[in-house]
Amino acid sequence: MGKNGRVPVGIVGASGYGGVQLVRLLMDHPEVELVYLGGESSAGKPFADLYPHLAHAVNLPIEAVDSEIIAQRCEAVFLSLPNGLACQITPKLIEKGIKVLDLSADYRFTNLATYTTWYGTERSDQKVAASAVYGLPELYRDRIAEAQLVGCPGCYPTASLLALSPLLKQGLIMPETAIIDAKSGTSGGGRQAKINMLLAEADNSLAAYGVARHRHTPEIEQICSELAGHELTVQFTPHLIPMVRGILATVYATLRDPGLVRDDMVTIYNAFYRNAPWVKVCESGVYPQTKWASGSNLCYIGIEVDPRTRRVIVMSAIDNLIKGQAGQAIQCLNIMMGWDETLGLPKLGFYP
Ligand SMILES: NC(=O)C1=CN([C@@H]2O[C@H](COP(=O)(O)OP(=O)(O)OC[C@H]3O[C@@H](n4cnc5c(N)ncnc54)[C@H](OP(=O)(O)O)[C@@H]3O)[C@@H](O)[C@H]2O)C=CC1
Ligand SMILES: CC(=O)N[C@@H](CCC(=O)OP(=O)(O)O)C(=O)O
Repeated sequence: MGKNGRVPVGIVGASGYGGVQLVRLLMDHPEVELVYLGGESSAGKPFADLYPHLAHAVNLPIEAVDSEIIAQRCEAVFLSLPNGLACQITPKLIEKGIKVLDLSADYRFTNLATYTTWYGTERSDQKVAASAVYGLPELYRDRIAEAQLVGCPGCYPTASLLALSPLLKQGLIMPETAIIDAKSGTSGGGRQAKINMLLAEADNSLAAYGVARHRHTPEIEQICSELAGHELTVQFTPHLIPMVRGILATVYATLRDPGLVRDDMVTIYNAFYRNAPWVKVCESGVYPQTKWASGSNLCYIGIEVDPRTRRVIVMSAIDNLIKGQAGQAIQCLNIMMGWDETLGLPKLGFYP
């Protein structure tokens, strides 16, 4: 236990977009004390040198990553690192009894061969990876509550799976017809210099990327297959859109029952998410906007049915940095610690 009976936690990768969201949210979390920030190129600097507007609230240095120090100081740690790094320190942290929440893709896959195919890294931590739970609370709350290691979902999978889950779990669609068309703001690419993220490149333009080969495809397929009860392929196309925060995933699939109308679907979604405080199903005929979710941990879902094509169309809007990343990881920590799932998380976005 830390000061005032609070749980001491750390963040590795504190200088990045995920890291700084975690810092911001955890500083206000009533059960947590932030005691450790780790990084690589930023190590040795005060956190406030990187984010001067938070100097009044955060008085911690960024330190070089050392699993011994993390284990001495922390009960739980968030790893917000590029893919392929968390798997290098997580086994040591797990061995020392620390709760680990990994925001990268390293612990999202039940089959590490799939990870290696899509991410190109060979892994030797099969045993630890097998103990990881996929951190989507709306589907796996009970498993997360028992977990020591949580592999938090990618931002696109979060938006896509929250849209698709009721349809697949209740067998309402022909699963192989599912198509996901998703758009993300540029913060989804992290806080690194990349040519396609320059204002001059990304502004006033909209383009698909990773078509038919984005690495979130196998992650979405893994969970969809589990929900459908058999192996499934899903068509997923991401787009980069000239805004900073937010994802809108629009999902199309053919309904099995041509008699289902929009109001039926809204009733079904409301029932499915009745115990999910972070999912808001829009009223019939209302379609969500990314700016509604911006700054909050909410996922807004809107539903339409086209009787001509027999397709259901589900729109899911999140803030990629909150429900798609840092907020969802804190939601998982809350569940792992037995706290209220909503603790320390923003219920209201920035808009208007
Ligand atoms: N951005 C998003 O919308 C989402 C991202 N994710 C995933 O979350 C993870 C973090 O993403 P994001 O915050 O965008 O990334 P950023 O690029 O913004 O930040 C990466 C962080 O990793 C640190 N880092 C890099 N290499 C090392 C190293 N060898 N040792 C220690 N620290 C290191 C950097 O620290 P330093 O500056 O000190 O070098 C930096 O703090 C990624 O795996 C990403 O895929 C998941 C969901 C959504
Ligand atoms: C706009 C943009 O570049 N988005 C990122 C998604 C980031 C993310 O959530 O990916 P992981 O957590 O799986 O790394 C991308 O398409 O790679």
